Amino acid sequence: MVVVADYQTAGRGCGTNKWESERGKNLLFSILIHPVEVPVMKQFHISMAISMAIFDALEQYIGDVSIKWPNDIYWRNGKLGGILIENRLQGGCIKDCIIGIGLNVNQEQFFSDAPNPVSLKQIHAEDTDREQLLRDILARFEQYMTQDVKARYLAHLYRRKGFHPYTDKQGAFMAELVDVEADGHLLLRDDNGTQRRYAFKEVTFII
Ligand SMILES: O=C(O)CCCC[C@@H]1SC[C@@H]2NC(=O)N[C@@H]21
Repeated sequence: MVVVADYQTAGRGCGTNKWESERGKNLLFSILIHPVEVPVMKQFHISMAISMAIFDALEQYIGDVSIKWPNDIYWRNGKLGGILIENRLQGGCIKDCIIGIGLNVNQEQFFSDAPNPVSLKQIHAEDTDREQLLRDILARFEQYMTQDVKARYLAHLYRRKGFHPYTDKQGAFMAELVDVEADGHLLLRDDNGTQRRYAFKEVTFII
């Protein structure tokens, strides 16, 4: 099931964040799936599949798109979209999974305190057909759910190559991206050669 909203009065982002979206301008949708075939320990597959579906769909319009671990869609250093995934587990399976997606499509100005929003319209100066984009993402998502998508996902990660600044509870450091594990942990290698492993929210990209 897919639920699409033209406007949200209480759009939610990750954690306690709100999701800003001007009426009738963007893509706001949630997909309900019952991925009982995806083992809980490999649940990040769902995130990789939807991220790659969005990546491919956007790349038809613009270049320089990347996926910022774990759930953001970036254009250069700006946030073009966000993904919020909520799972309900039962008996070692993912019984229900709601994937909420917000993509900045035709909005030209942003007013919230989000640090770095950007829209397709701001990038390529044209309005994009939101229905077409949605259809495209859904078709690709269905395909990616049945494929091993990890190599592609890694190849298109934001900051895939080189050392970049991050911060964790111990402070700021420079690191390079090593891998993303099946359950979603991020592996970084710092400039001392030490490998660091993070769950969601345990590390922040300094941008
Ligand atoms: O913080 C993020 O990056 C995730 C944003 C997710 C926004 C989408 S819009 C559709 C669905 N409904 C919501 O309230 N949030 C998600």
